[in-house]
Amino acid sequence: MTGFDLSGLTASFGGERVIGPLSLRVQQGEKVALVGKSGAGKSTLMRLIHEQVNRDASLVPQELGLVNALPVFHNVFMGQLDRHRSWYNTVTLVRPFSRDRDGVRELLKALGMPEKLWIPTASLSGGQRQRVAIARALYRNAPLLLADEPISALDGPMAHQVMQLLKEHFSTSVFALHDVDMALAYCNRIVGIQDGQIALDEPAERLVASDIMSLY
Ligand SMILES: Nc1ncnc2c1ncn2[C@@H]1O[C@H](COP(=O)(O)OP(=O)(O)OP(=O)(O)O)[C@@H](O)[C@H]1O
Repeated sequence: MTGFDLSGLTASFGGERVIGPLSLRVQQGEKVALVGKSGAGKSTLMRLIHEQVNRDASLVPQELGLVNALPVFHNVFMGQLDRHRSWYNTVTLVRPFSRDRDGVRELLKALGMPEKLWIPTASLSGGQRQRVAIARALYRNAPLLLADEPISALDGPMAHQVMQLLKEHFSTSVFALHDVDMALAYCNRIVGIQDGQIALDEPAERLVASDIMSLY
């Protein structure tokens, strides 16, 4: 499965509805940007989608979900943890296989940090940590990417490099993005979230930044 067709999506916290009910259909090949002001419900919607598609998705959560005590290699390798038998994962913890070392190093090279392969994740900067979570999603290599603010800690050139990499790597993607210009540049469909509902759903080519700013 590379796209999805979900309906009846709802989420509440403390009895207060924060999402839906809403439906979202994403077809193979679409690159969707979820946009909207802080607290609109983008991350919650992303979590609901992930719950439904789970193993078919490469996920970059906003809070990254890295294990600080482990080196970068092992955090990236976790993208494929459920694809191997437990003996393989146990051996990898102590002495990684060369093909996995090479695969992870290549991804880190594409993300501009190959020298960090064996560095403890705790000692990285915010932008480097974000790139480790991106490398983990790339290493998982699932047919669908779900990425919640994947470039929020990156400088301009690196943000473009990462968006280009993700665009080339995953044919179908859903991003939550605060940067409206990046959404228009790298996505072909813009879905605006307002108070937990879809308030805008248009092809990116039909929109300019000011159309989206009305959501804010
Ligand atoms: N664990 C939680 N407990 C209680 N309320 C929550 C929780 N997670 C989210 N919310 C609430 O749900 C609403 C939507 O939050 P969500 O994080 O999905 O928004 P968002 O659009 O992703 O925001 P941001 O752009 O700041 O990441 C907000 O009102 C938020 O306070």
